[in-house]
Amino acid sequence: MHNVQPLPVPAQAPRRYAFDVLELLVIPAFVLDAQGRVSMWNRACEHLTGVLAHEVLGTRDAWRSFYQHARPTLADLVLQRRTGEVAALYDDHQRPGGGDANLSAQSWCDMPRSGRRRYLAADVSPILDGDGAVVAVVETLRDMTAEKQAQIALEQLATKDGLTGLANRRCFDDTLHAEWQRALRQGQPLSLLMVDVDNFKQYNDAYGHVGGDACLQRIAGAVASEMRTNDLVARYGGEEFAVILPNQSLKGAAIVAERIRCRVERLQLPNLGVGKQYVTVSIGAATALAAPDTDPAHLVATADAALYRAKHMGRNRISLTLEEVVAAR
Ligand SMILES: Nc1nc2c(ncn2[C@@H]2O[C@H](COP(=O)(O)OP(=O)(O)OP(=O)(O)O)[C@@H](O)[C@H]2O)c(=O)[nH]1
Repeated sequence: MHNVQPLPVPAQAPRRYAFDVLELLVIPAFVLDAQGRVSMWNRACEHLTGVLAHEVLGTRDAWRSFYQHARPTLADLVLQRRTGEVAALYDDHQRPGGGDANLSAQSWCDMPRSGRRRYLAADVSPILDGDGAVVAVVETLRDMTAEKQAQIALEQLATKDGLTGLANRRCFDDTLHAEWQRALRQGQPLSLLMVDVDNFKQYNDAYGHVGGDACLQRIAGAVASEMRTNDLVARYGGEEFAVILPNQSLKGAAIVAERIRCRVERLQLPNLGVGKQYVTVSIGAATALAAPDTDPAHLVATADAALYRAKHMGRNRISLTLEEVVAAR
């Protein structure tokens, strides 16, 4: 009997075999070698990005297929041990398995070649040699656009008012609470406007509920058009709107309130229910300096009281709290 010697296997063979498998994968994937050069770019990745393998192989330009401006891919971050930057570059990230080796992250990508905007989930795993040194990293990609869009639509449903498209009451409550905390941290004033449509019952009686709804939509648009980026306008309920004005003094709040009042008046929506009048709004304004162990309910009550005064004084006017409110403990 003679000894049967196994055929010598070239050192590169297992990796070559793994690359062949990745090539055939229906999941988009690419591999960077230890120097950060693209050493595999599969068909599915070509299909996703519109960039062909021969255009990127051997280059350090994988990022160009996914982004308009220079930045590392997730594979680059892992290879260059810059994973601390992942939070700044991606919307979300996780470490599957909890260890340091694998990294997953998700973000919107405006892919230059295909011109498509896709929400991509990237998963990166390093390939180690026998000594534990990284010889390559594999990045696989999942197109999560449909799931992300569904999530955004759900979130919008949860925070938007169906009729006007403004923030809903729940969103208002959450935002007011968050702004209250911020005002407390920064020692800045927080202003609130309560905006109520005048004689709206008569409007509904004259134009019907559908006509009333259309009127509310026009008013919502008018109020929203007066807002700055950090302001929030919400439908507080029925024919009442609430406006949160962060870092705004009572004087500034009064200016915004008067602008809103004029803007609605200028819509010149006739209210046949009230003689020859146009639709108008009354506005109550209040400003608070947040204090520890307080909540913003006092600010809402103060703005509401000011609104009541504006109605009482004849409507189509603004009313301010007489002095800035320091919330009681
Ligand atoms: N069309 C429509 N009407 C609504 C909606 N929500 C509340 N309303 C109506 O708004 C009217 C509010 O009436 P009131 O609270 O008496 O107030 P008002 O007539 O505006 O009187 P003042 O506020 O005192 O000027 C009621 O007739 C409600 O039915 C809505 O979503 N759509």
